[in-house]
Amino acid sequence: MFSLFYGLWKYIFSKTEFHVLILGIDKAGKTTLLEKLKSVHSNLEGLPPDRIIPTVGLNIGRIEVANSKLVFWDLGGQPGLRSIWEKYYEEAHAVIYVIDAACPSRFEDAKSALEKVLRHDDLQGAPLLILANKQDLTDAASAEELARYLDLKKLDERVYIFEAVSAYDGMGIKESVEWLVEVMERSKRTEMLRARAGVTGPVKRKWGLVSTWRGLQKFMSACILTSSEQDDLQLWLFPSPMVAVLIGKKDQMRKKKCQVCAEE
Ligand SMILES: Nc1nc2c(ncn2[C@@H]2O[C@H](COP(=O)(O)OP(=O)(O)OP(=O)(O)O)[C@@H](O)[C@H]2O)c(=O)[nH]1
Ligand SMILES: [Mg+2]
Repeated sequence: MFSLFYGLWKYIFSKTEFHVLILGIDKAGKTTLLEKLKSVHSNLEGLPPDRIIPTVGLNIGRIEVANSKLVFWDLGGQPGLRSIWEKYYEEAHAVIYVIDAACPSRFEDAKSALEKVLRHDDLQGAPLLILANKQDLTDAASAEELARYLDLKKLDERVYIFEAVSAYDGMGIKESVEWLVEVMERSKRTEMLRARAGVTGPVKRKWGLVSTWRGLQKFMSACILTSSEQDDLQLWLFPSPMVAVLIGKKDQMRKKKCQVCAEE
């Protein structure tokens, strides 16, 4: 009995975890962005910009958005450190690519590093969020100007967006993350990573499966079978939000399960 309700509780309230890589050349503002992400999306105070030093290893940040857990991997962007990026590609659900929009002299470097990222097989189909960072500075290029400048050819098949943000004042960050969650939930890349991890079934979207009566009925019919094997319990579903729990026989439960299946 306990296991049944615990299973149901876990099913409804557990969150899908996504791994998001934060890439970009050095001084683009990746770590400052990560700290801002933490303060915008959780109660945690991120590190203030004046305490952030150039990244040599890896910074990890976790936030929760709606029904999802996001784990960010922020890597160092100095030329000698970029060869490490690819070690994280295989497990990533999506990529955030940060560009210092106020520094045109480094656009070419940012562009060629991004093209290299996009060519890599291990990142096939990963949604891409390109951030034109440092919008608090008056001479920063807009998202459209940056898109025109980068003129990326390898984006045809990929879900992507350019967004103008400021890791200092938080402009555009919430919207960017919401977009990311939305596309990761639907992406083929997520399906592929889930299949590889041996997880079956669709990604839960907010109340997804259980939001309709049919979804609830399907889920509970699966529960009946599981619990009947263990606890000798029976669950009957009625066409209302109420669920009645009765003690009964296993074979009746199987019959009920078959009726549910036969309707499909
Ligand atoms: N004005 C302004 N400065 C920013 C912003 N984001 C980052 N910076 C500054 O840009 C510099 C580099 O920021 P970092 O976050 O360390 O850059 P990074 O991309 O993590 O650099 P690496 O770790 O070396 O790859 C720092 O001086 C930050 O304070 C922003 O939105 N606006
Ligand atoms: Mg950094």
